[in-house]
Amino acid sequence: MANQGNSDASSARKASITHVIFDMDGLLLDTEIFYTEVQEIILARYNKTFDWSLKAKMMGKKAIEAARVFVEETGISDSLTAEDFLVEREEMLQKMFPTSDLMPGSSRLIHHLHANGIPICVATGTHTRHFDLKTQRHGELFSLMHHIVRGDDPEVKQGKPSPDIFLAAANRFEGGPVDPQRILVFEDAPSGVLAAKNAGMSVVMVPDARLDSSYHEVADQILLLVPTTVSGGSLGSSFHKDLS
Ligand SMILES: O=P(O)(O)OC[C@H](O)CO
Ligand SMILES: [Mg+2]
Repeated sequence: MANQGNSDASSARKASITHVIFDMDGLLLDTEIFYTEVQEIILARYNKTFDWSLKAKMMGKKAIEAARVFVEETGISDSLTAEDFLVEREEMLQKMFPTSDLMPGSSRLIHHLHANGIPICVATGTHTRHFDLKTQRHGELFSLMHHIVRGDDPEVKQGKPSPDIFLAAANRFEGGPVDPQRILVFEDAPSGVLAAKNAGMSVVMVPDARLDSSYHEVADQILLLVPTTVSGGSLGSSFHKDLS
């Protein structure tokens, strides 16, 4: 997979990048912590712990797809169905989402690209109702996006790692469809990185430090968040590991 990714990246590098697509949860917004917290709470009831190997398999996916992974991988599907899991976590998530913070550096990067006339958009697996809650405090930033594709969009038949959402995003740029080789995607999730590569695009992965580094191999470049304070970090030019 790594070779395939690097080979794609080599051909992608021959074409100039002209457009950028951003993932949202865990990339622009610090929302993955909410999912982690509620999943820890639910699993504690079954005397089980939530860990990052399971998190890695869930993040970035559509809600029902991630829910199926959760109940099956933890072995609780006889007690809790994927559908009931979604109902149970919903009340907690709805209180958390309006408090969503931006990830470090995301506002600066978006404003920089927008000010320089680079067409940018969002492709998020989250559905519209949750999207509205998460972005309540960030309307100005998201207004800079040319368009936003959400997980419940009719063109998104399958969630990440299917390329559907990134291809839909490429189609909607002005003068689209844009050649995938000219698109750079920013992603935090293994499923999202795979989706972008499956769409033929180049990907910068910004992984959580707790994610196993084997998931870095598919991405064209890794940007690591280096903490600058106890609670925060900075997404800056000095924090990268080029895999090419
Ligand atoms: O990472 P996103 O923005 O595609 O969102 C996916 C889910 O909502 C959260 O993992
Ligand atoms: Mg994400």
